Amino acid sequence: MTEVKICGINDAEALDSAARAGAQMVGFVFYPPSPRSVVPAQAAGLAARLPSIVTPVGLFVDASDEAIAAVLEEVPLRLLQLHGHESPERAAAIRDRFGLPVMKALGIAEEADLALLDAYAPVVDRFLLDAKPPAGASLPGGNAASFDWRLLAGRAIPRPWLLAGGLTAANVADAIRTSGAPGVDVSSGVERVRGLKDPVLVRAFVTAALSAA
Ligand SMILES: O=C(O)c1ccccc1N[C@@H]1O[C@H](COP(=O)(O)O)[C@@H](O)[C@H]1O
Repeated sequence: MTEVKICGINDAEALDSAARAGAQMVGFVFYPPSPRSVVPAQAAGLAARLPSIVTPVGLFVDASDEAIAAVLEEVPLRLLQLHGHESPERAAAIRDRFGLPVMKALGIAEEADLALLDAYAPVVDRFLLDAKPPAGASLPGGNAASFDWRLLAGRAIPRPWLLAGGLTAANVADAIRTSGAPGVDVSSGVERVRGLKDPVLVRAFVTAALSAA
């Protein structure tokens, strides 16, 4: 079954909608410049609502150990998404220090970008393959930008992975079929107002992704 992650959840209605529709992961953004950003107490309250089959994921961007530790004191995250410029060495250090699986986000625009997969594969548990931020974007992700999914077709990606970037309920089936992705992640594509998930769009996305394969 396709894995589905809804990222940037910051309210209970969207969280409940994601869990009820069958998303296996939800993401909390611990990156203050993002309009989806949450503080640990808020994320803890939301995570407490989740059924245990749904994995709470923490999204960090070049965060210090202290910042990650402060979140983990309050929020029972089960996967750490690294969406900045973390090197393989930094990803390995985070994984060792916190004893949690790590998902490294990589920006993909051309074939050559896939070369990084081999450098990270020994030290991460998952990949998230996203578009590179468009010129002038203020965030490293969550920009509703997509890339050419055909770059991934037929590729052996050396870890379980999620496809991200510009996905919506309308294009996710095509994205899965074209790229061969075993899972998908979405942020902007389930929002009507930037930074605020729409429960109806969340349900539509999860349903479309789960029925695509
Ligand atoms: O969502 C954010 O605000 C965000 C901020 C900083 C880094 C990553 C972020 N989101 C991730 O980006 C992908 C793609 O987003 P979109 O669907 O194209 O809007 C998303 O899946 C999140 O994991």
